[in-house]
Amino acid sequence: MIKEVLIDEPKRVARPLLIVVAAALIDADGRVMVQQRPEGKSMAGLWEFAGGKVEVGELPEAALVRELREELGIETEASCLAPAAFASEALGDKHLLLLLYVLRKWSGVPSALHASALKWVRPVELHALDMPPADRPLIGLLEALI
Ligand SMILES: Nc1nc2c([nH]c(=O)n2[C@@H]2O[C@H](COP(=O)(O)OP(=O)(O)OP(=O)(O)O)[C@@H](O)[C@H]2O)c(=O)[nH]1
Repeated sequence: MIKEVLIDEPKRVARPLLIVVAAALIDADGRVMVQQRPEGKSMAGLWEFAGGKVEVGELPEAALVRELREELGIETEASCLAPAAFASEALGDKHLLLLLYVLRKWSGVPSALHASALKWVRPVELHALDMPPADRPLIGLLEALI
């Protein structure tokens, strides 16, 4: 019975959940923007989607609008963020829930305000990039959407 399965389930999340929101910016040519994690941070040098942690009391989309302003200097609205895919992955002593949105409409020109570099790539080229483990399963999902 479902009730028994729930009660006996020993694999409840034992680690704190880390909820991270990220955006795949898509340009008019269908290219995707990724940014490179800077030296001094965990996973330095890896390519990831712009975004960051959802703060306590913050809505995910509001967190992402804030992160995109802070990291890229662009403005967008929650209504422009299309939910695309998610990843669920252990990350150190936490469990990462990474919510990926697709974004096609923003104002301003993205700049690497926090990252060491930005680049625009074809979705298929993402497979060849060094990305965090949580991002790998998102690549195929993104390819299907763009
Ligand atoms: N923004 C972003 N974060 C990702 C991706 N994939 C992934 O595993 N992460 C992880 O999710 C967390 C994002 O939080 P963050 O950007 O605020 O954290 P950080 O490590 O850069 O900075 P911090 O020093 O403020 O903790 C990081 O642990 C990062 O490694 C991704 O595609 N985009």
